[in-house]
Amino acid sequence: MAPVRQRNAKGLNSTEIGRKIKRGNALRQGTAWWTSRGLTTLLLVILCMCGSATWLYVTLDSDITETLVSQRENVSPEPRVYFIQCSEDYENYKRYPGCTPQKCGRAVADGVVTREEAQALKRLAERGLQLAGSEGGASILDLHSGALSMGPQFVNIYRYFGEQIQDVFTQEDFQLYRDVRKRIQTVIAETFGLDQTLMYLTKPTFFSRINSTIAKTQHDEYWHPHIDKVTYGSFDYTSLLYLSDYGSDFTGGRFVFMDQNGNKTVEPKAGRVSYFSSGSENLHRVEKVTWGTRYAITVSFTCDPTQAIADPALP
Ligand SMILES: O=C(O)CCC(=O)C(=O)O
Ligand SMILES: [Fe+2]
Repeated sequence: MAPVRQRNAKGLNSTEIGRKIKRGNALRQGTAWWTSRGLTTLLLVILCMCGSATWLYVTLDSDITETLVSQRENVSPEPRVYFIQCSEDYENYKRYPGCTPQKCGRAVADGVVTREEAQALKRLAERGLQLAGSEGGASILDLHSGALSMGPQFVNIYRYFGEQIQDVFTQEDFQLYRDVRKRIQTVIAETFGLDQTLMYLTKPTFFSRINSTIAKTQHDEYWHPHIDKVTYGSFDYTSLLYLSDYGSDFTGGRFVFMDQNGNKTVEPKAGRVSYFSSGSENLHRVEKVTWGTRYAITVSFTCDPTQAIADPALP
C-alpha cells in the first residue's frame, strides 16, 4: 500500500513546503545581494563624482594660478614691481597730489627687512598674542589701538593688562616697529613715485597669527576676497610684512591677487614685504592655512592727513 502523505490546511505536503521555503530563501538572498551591490555601486558613483569635481577644481585653480614670487626666491636688492592700471576708486576720495595713487600695482621686496628683524618682530607677536587670542584660528594684535583677540571678541591690552604690559613689550620692540615702518614707507614711495612725507600710517595696523583651527566667529574668517580701500576706507597703500615661512612654518596661507585673467600668488617668507595700491585693482584674499602657524603684520598708509595715526608707543 502506498504511504499516505500528511497534507496541511492548504493541501500541501511536507516536500512541497520544503521547496517553497528554499525558493523563498533564495529570493531573499538574491534581493539582499542586489541591494548591497546597488549600494556599493551608488557609493562608487558618488566617490567618482566627488573625485572628479575635486580634480577639476584643483586643476582649473592651478591652471589659473601663477606664482608671482615663491618662498625660495630672494628678491633683493631691488623690489620686483608689477604695475597695473588704477581703478576708479580713488576718484571717490579727495586727491592728495604727491600721494594719491596715479601709478598702481603691486611689488615684493626681500631686502627691506632682515630675517633677524622679522624673527624679533615674530617673538613680539608671540608674546603679545599668548596673553589671549581667538579660539578660532585667526588672532590679531594691534599695537596702536591695543586691540587683542580674546575668545570671540577683543580686549584693549593697555587697559586690561595695565602696567604689566611693560613686562611683555620693551621700548626696543617699539623702536624696531618704527624703524621697519619707516623703511617700508620709503620703498613704497620710491616704487610708486610718491613724496614719502605726504604718506601717513593709518589704522588698523596689526600683527596677525593664523592657524588651521576651525573659525568660531566672523573675525576668524580671514580668507574672504576683499579690497582694502573698501574694507578699511582710509588705506591708499597696503603693505604686509611676513614673519614666517610658507612651506616650513605653515602650509596654505599664500596671498592671492585675484585678477580677471587668473590668480597670482605671493608666498610668504620671513622678512618679505609685499605692498600694493589699496583699490579694487588689487582684489585679494589669503588662502586657508592648512597646517602650522602664519605670522604677518599689516602696515597701512593713507594720503589723508586726517586719517593719520602716530606710531605705536608704550603707554
Ligand atoms: O596677511 C596677509 O597676507 C593679507 C592680510 C590682508 O589682506 C589684510 O590685512 O587686509
Ligand atoms: Fe587685505
